[in-house]
Amino acid sequence: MMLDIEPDLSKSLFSHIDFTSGAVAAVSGGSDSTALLLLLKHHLDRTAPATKLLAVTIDHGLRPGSATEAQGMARLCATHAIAHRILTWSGPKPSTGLPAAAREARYRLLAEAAQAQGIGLILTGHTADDQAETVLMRQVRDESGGHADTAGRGLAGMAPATLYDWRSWIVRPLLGTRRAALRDVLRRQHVNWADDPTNVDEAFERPRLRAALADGDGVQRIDDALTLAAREGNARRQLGLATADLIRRFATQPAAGLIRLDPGLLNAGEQQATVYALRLLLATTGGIAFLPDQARSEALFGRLKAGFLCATLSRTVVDSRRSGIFLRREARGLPPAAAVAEGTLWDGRWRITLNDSSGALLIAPFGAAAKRLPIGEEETPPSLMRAALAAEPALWQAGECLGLPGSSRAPAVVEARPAVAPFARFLPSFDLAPARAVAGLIGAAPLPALPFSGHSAG
Ligand SMILES: Nc1ncnc2c1ncn2[C@@H]1O[C@H](COP(=O)(O)OP(=O)(O)OP(=O)(O)O)[C@@H](O)[C@H]1O
Repeated sequence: MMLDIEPDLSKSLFSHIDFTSGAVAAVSGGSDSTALLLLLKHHLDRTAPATKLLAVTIDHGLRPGSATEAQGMARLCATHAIAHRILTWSGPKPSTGLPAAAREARYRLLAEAAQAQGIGLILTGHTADDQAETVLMRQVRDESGGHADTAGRGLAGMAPATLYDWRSWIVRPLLGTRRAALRDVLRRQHVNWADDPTNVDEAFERPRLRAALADGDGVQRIDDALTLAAREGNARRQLGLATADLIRRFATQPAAGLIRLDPGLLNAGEQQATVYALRLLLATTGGIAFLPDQARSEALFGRLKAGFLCATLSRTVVDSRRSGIFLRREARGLPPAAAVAEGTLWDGRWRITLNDSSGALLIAPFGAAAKRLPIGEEETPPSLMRAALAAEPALWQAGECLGLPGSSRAPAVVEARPAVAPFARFLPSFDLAPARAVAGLIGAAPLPALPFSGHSAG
């Protein structure tokens, strides 16, 4: 079925995106993602008809009728000759935090579907309305003192692209397009869409805000929120560039699990960038997805400037002494010994891949075994190197320590790559520069290139 869509609209939405490896379109059946899919199909048919396009609907199984809605999407796709899959969330459903768990499952299933087809790109239908709502909700939370640390970060809203699991790009081409315009496109094509009842249930914050924005000065508030998001997005990119520069100039990794900061860092740049660098490196060293609290990080920065110290924040021991400022994972709360399993994010810090499943290998911290390892003649204090190594993962077989994955005695079937903990799951494109700097520092896998033409490798 041919669509009668203004070529300029789909061109402006998609022509900057690199579709070489194909695309998964995440389609819920609502108006936004239905419009996304049809506009995208139109664009690809005209510009690159051989592109692999797969529409995927996740059936969360949370509402009666969700399976029927997914079937409706399947029929629409069949009409337009678009490959479509329905994936069901079958895992256990938590009793609290259900929306977050559903979202986590949704992205996991979408990324698995993409990867199974060799596709590195997932497109979602988030619109300018979603963006404005996100920014306004965060603003309310900031003002009520909930998340002081989102200043300059959270108000940027959703990024145009987010790297999921360090491997699949989630791209949001409709972030600058109003929902009403998309619905007009669908109406002109006589295409129906499903309305999710939770979107109008005013027991929830977002539907309440949506209703409030529908009248009076709503249009102005949305425009203002979008302007704010654009400005904050730029500010965050600039902060990221300055932070990446500091990390490259002042941070090294003298030994496994040990980061050294040259004390020159403390007086090198704007305090905001230095504190952001500290927060990223603390979260990375501690293996924590969330950055440490802004106020506590600023206090740590102040104390570091004032003199030597040993403190713990974000599961990271910060040891400032004459020979430098050293960061290492604290010894408490390390994962217990466990069988090596494919895809584990060990302690939030190491991504484990396994090409064999004999089950005979265990992964556990070096612990006391670190004491027996020879430490070379280095400038770095040996006690610090041993303490850092004790918290690193080692492979064990029949009670014997085989060393770090990748070392000469360890079996080659197991691979471990350091992960940049705060960005291991979601890396918004705003933060590419600092993520790349930290990845380079700790030897994480290189980032895949941004899927936008005219951009080089991330
Ligand atoms: N059940 C689903 N199946 C496939 N894609 C979906 C599904 N639900 C949402 N999406 C995708 O996510 C986009 C945003 O949907 P929605 O606003 O409902 O999700 P959200 O939870 O607010 O977003 P986020 O996933 O960023 O938290 C949709 O346009 C669509 O691309």
